[in-house]
This record gives sequence, structure tokens and C-alpha cells, in this order.
Amino acid sequence: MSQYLQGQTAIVTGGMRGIGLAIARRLHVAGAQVVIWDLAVDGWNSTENGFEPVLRQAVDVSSLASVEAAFAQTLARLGQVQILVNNAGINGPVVASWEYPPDAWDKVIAIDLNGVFYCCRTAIAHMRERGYGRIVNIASMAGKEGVQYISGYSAAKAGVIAFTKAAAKELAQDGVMLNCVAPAMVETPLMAEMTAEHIAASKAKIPMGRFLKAEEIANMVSWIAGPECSFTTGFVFDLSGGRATY
Ligand SMILES: NC(=O)C1=CN([C@@H]2O[C@H](COP(=O)(O)OP(=O)(O)OC[C@H]3O[C@@H](n4cnc5c(N)ncnc54)[C@H](O)[C@@H]3O)[C@@H](O)[C@H]2O)C=CC1
Ligand SMILES: CC(C)c1ccc(C(=O)O)c(O)c1O
Repeated sequence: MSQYLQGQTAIVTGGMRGIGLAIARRLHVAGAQVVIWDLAVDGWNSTENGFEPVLRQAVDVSSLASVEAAFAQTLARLGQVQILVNNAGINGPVVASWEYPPDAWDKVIAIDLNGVFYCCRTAIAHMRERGYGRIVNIASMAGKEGVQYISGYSAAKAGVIAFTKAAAKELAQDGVMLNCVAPAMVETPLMAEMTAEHIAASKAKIPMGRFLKAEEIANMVSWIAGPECSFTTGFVFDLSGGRATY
């Protein structure tokens, strides 16, 4: 496979498992030096995971101080960051919006939306200085459409999409491109928090009649994160099996 990310450093948040792990592995295959940020980074198994990241750092993306400290450590070790994939996220409760606990709402927004803002804010300063950067934010179909009973999550992901579009326009002449991907549901540990009824309803909306695979997201992200993505910024790339054709 072509090593089109050779010599580049890529940070993947939430890269210890699930979609983030698949993305991290794919960027490694494309030649990037991969840095994994996650809440806990012990217990990495390079045989099972198929590669060794150059760095793993314990980071809480919902804390600006934690993000800034981790970014400084990454730069101290590797000197440069070309790619940031904001993947870390949580579901929050599956409940009607009028019953949504306010503290749970705050937590979903803090991780899924503020976390993306904090990581972007921190990396963009460095990328602007160097005149090059690729940021890929993992949104969701829920952010495009609004999915019932996950209103906090839907709102956070809609916020990620709008933030990406706004910042992309600001940075369009600086060599720094921001895009989102909006996946439909994938089978990961996060999905286990949904009820069987919601999972079935989600699948029924997909014309291809199957769930998305994490590797399919990783393949798309690896192209968006690379130099061949040279004239697209502020865009939402769908991974919806034909569900979103708008
Ligand atoms: N699983 C699905 O069906 C879909 C997932 N997504 C999005 O993809 C992303 C990844 O999802 P999955 O792999 O399914 O989830 P997952 O739960 O398997 O993995 C999430 C990772 O993020 C980390 N994380 C959580 N909070 C964090 C924090 N505050 N700071 C740093 N790391 C943190 C977790 O420790 C975990 O390693 C999320 O943003 C999710 O919203 C989007 C569409 C569909
Ligand atoms: C797993 C998350 C909460 C989720 C659930 C459902 C949908 C959907 O129906 O489109 C999503 O896109 C998700 O990200």
C-alpha cells in the first residue's frame, strides 16, 4: 500500500479501541507516525492491534489543560503534527429529550463537542504556523438528521459539523483543511449501550441493509487526512450505505 503519509505525525483521539483504533491502524499503514490520545492508554497489545503507535498519551479531551499539555508533549517528542483526527466520543443516555438528565447533557457536550473544539484550537495554531494541516472530525449521521432518544449526542455532533464548516472557512487560505465524516451506526462497544429496538431501527434506515464497518471509516479518513485531499474543506463526507443522499 502507498506510503503517502510517510514523515507525517497523526494524532488520533480515542484511538485505543473501536473506530479510533481502526483509523490509527490505517494511518500507520499509510506511513504516518501515529500518536494515540485516550483516557487510559495502558494495556496496548501490538500483536492484537496490528501495529505500535509512536506514542500513547493519557488525555481527557474535555479538559483544555489536558489537551494543551498532551500537545506540548507530542511536539517535544516528534517536533511536528500534520494530522489530527478527533474521534473520542461518548453516547450519553438513550432517553427522551424531556427526561434527559442535565448533568449527562453537559458531559456529552463537554466530550463530544468541547473536546473537538479544544483539540482543534490547540493544533490549529501549530498547523497555521507551518502552513499545512489536515483535521478530520468524526461526527455522525445523528448530527445531520437528529436521531430520536439521543438528543444530546445529536446536538453535539451537529455542533461538530457546524464548527468544522466555520473554522474551515477561516483557514481556507492557510493550508489547513478541516472536514468531517458522518458515519451511520457501526458495531463497536459504544453500540452496546443502545437498545435492541434502536439498533434495529437504525439498520432499517440503511438501503445497503447492513451496518458500517470501522475499517470503511478508516479508509475514508486516511484519504481525507492526506495531501490528495487538496481542494475540499468544511465538507461532511457521509458513510451511510445510501441513507443520506443529500
Ligand atoms: N459506533 C457508532 O455506531 C458510531 C460512532 N460514531 C463516533 O465515532 C467515534 C468513536 O466511536 P466508537 O469507536 O464507536 O466508540 P468507543 O466507545 O468504542 O471508543 C471511544 C474511545 O474514546 C475514548 N474517550 C471517551 N471519552 C474520552 C475523553 N474524554 N478523552 C479522551 N478519550 C475519550 C474512549 O476511552 C474510547 O477509547 C465517536 O466520536 C462516536 O460518536 C459516529 C457514528 C457511528
Ligand atoms: C452509536 C451512536 C449513538 C449512533 C446511533 C445511531 C445513529 C444513527 O441512527 O444514525 C448514529 O449515527 C450514531 O452515531
